[in-house]
Amino acid sequence: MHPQNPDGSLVTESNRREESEKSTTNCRKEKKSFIVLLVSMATSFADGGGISSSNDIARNDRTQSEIEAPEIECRKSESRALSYWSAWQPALPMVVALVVVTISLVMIALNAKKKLWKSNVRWPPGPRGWPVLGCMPLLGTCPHRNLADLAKKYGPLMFMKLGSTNFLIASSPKVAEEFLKSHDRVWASRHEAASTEIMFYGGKDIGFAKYGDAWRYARKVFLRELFPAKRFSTFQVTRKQDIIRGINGAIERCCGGAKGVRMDLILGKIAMNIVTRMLLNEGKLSDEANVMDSDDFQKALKEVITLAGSFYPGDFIPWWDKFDPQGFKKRMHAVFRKYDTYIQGILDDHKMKLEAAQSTRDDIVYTLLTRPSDVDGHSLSEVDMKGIILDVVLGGTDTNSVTVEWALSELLKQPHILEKAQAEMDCVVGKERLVEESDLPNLPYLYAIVEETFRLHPVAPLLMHTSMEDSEIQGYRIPANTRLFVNVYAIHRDPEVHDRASEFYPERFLHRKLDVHGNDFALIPFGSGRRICPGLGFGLLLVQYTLALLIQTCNLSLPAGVKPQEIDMDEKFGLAVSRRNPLKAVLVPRVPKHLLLDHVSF
Ligand code: HEM
Repeated sequence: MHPQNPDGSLVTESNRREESEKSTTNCRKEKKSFIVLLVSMATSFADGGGISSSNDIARNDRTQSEIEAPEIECRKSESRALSYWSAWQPALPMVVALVVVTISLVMIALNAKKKLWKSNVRWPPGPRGWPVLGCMPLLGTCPHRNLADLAKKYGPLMFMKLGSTNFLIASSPKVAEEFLKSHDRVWASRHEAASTEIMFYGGKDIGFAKYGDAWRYARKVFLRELFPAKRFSTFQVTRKQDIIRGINGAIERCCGGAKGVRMDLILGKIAMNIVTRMLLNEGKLSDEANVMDSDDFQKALKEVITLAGSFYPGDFIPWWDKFDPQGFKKRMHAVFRKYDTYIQGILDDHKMKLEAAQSTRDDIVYTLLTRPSDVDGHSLSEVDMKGIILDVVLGGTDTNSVTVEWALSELLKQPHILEKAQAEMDCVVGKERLVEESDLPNLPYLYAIVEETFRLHPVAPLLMHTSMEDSEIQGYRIPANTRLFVNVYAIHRDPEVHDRASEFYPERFLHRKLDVHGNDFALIPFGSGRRICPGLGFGLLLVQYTLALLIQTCNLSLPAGVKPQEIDMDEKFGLAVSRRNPLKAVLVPRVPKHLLLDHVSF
């Protein structure tokens, strides 16, 4: 079958060519008229006119001349447009070239300004480092102490290179305030480090997250939904039971002898049980909770705390990672796999129980698993949830038990302070009932002891931040991506900031009110600014209440033959800086037995 023309004749090759030429010419004509129309629209707008739509015209009663007028006008503006166009056409390349040159000049100027700024970067004074390692050998096993000593020589704002990374160290309240308050947003990010990538869900959990939307969202959930004031009161009764059970256990283990018990184990167990209950809401600690209580899980956590607190050279020297001579990365991977399996187990168990019981609970894991997405579509992934669970376990256990252990060490070293605290307790609460959380505001001397412990023994003596932008601090130009240590230890022990700075002297806080909420830079055990500890309220309460119950219910003393002055205060650096040698104490009840016997020991 041959194709036919509309008049029935056969389509020949010349027909086809004619047709295609016609359509090309039509197309060109259409294009031209379209361009002319566009230009005429532009010029008529430029002339202050506009194009009237056919509807506008129909709306009016029009005479023939009125109808023709816009058409004539339109033709006129068309020809005007063509004449503008032909006048401007030769100048167009010039205009384009001018725009390109202007943009390039602006960019060159901006770049030059940046380069000039960078070439004017001036670092504060600091020690000179070794090739490759930089100042890493100067940090030693207690970096906060060694950095505090170096600050005495180089000043409160010090610079040093660790490996190939630039570090600033802030060691006075004024300098710390400039970073954490005046330039709070610039310095709100965390160090990007190989160790955190491996062990903290790719740096996705709150504590190790980079500053940004994901961190903001997780932190909002943490503060508003997981740790609202209501949750504190829900677990008040079980919290008290957990502490008394722990104390009972210690008394039983001492069983009237004079050998003493290891307080780190007793306090660690108390803290872990309190946190477990908040996470899992178990009246009686169940299989799920036993997972967290198991020796393996505890060991895995201890390993995380030790590794995270160690200085891993791969975080500062890029090529170190490839060789890993100490086998750090291997250990990190191994411990991550271990606790991730536990945390996954906890989530899975909880999901199964929820499905079976079809009931609502008010523990943290339940809240995480059942919270709906936000209206803007934001929600938490399973990895986010695991990161948050780890944050609660790490943040809520060691920080608390380590601080209470330091407080007891100081009280046993200076028994007259312990006696004074017990006298206050007897006067305010007596011995006929146990101290309640509601009594805490009426125990100012106890609070002064807690503040003084935070001052001398901050569990996180180095706050670690990174700058996200260039900034100017104390007149020094500091480029983005500089790392910062705020040396809380140095600030808390600075004799220019605190009288009798190296002495444990709680009375100072009876006369001089300082708060630990990040407003007084002379005392910042929880940090300050955007990254301040979100568990501050809970942590402060746990430390105060655990210490209050211990002081009220027990006579505490040192094992036979150990003198107060023999208690060492050596530290072990880690995620929470603890005693190097665990404290041993003898616990004997000092309240009627029935008050303690209401709570079975664990
Ligand atoms: C004695 C108790 C505690 C002390 C002394 C303490 C101290 C700190 C410090 C110094 C920081 C770092 C702040 C900074 O980088 O500027 C921090 C961060 C953090 N703490 Fe605590 N903490 C305590 C208890 C808790 C508790 C009970 C929890 C949770 C239940 C918790 C969860 C966290 C989290 C998630 C972060 C990371 C925050 C972020 O990076 O945005 N802490 N804590």
